[in-house]
Amino acid sequence: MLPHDAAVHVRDLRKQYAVHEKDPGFVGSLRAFVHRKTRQVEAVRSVSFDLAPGEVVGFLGPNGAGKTTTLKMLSGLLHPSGGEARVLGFEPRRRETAFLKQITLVMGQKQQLIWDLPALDSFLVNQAIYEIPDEQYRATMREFTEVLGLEGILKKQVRKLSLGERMKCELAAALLHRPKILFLDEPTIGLDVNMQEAVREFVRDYNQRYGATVMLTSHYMADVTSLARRILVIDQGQLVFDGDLAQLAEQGSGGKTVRLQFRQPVSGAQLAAYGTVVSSDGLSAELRVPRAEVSARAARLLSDLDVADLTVQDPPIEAVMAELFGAKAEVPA
Ligand SMILES: Nc1ncnc2c1ncn2[C@@H]1O[C@H](COP(=O)(O)OP(=O)(O)OP(=O)(O)O)[C@@H](O)[C@H]1O
Repeated sequence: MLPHDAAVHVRDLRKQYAVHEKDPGFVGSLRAFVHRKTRQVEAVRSVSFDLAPGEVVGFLGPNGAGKTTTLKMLSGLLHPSGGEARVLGFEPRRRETAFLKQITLVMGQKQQLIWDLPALDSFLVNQAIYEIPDEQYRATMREFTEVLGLEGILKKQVRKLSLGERMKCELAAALLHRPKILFLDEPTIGLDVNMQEAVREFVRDYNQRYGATVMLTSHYMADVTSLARRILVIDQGQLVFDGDLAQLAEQGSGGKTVRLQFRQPVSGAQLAAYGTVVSSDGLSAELRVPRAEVSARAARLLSDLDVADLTVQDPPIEAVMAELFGAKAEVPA
């Protein structure tokens, strides 16, 4: 992809934070006052990728990997320490009006709605800020109200909304100007399963309707697997994977999962000859089998045992991430 064809073009992007360090206590404060100790944190080191217009990309990595820092640089909230970032041809750090009108950054942990007023008032503020024509505003509101089920909550004080209701309003407010690029940082954090699905459905619908490019971080793998085909993985500030979900699953050494149903009960001990037994209850079982051995072992299982059903699956993406990053991944089930 040529740089000017890309919706997002990133080359050798870097960000260092200067962190002031101080020993604990009063003496530590005094010492820091006289002699300031500064350490450089390399939050993003030489990251490069391109996103095509309309692409939905999952951006994964363990805590502190550099995801939020990257998204903030792409939205123009942080100045890079080096390298190049172009979003729709704009340099984000300049925060030109034409750029800001075409992007949005949604951070699940932060809110932009005015706490003491109904969400509708915040929407009107955004209409004014983004100079959205009345007709477009009304059409977008009609559409978002329907897709997100906003009926009945728009006139309530934001402080009185549930977390899920508020998040729906946050999304509507952030997308009211119909941005072409969506940077979504943990948009479903803390939401219950139904509400997570509602948010996913909204993002999917918006992407299809407007051909928007979406870059999404989430600790809920279901967000990523249901929305994105391409995955970028960042670890300690460096991009360690860029490819599709299936390829990411290949990175794990855990092999494939073979699920079996039997017509006659089969013991776990019998199954151990065919792979690592993950679970077994007589009539059904789950085995972990090395990738290269899958066809041969499946053939043996089918010929040796009375198998009613056999399926082969990649391990869940949570398992791959946990294997790649260990405890750092902190991926909830
Ligand atoms: N304002 C800051 N000043 C100093 N260091 C920072 C600052 N913001 C982030 N960092 C550090 O930069 C690194 C990357 O942080 P970042 O927030 O980008 O990670 P992340 O991948 O979004 O993590 P998480 O999944 O936990 O939100 C971390 O080591 C973090 O401690």
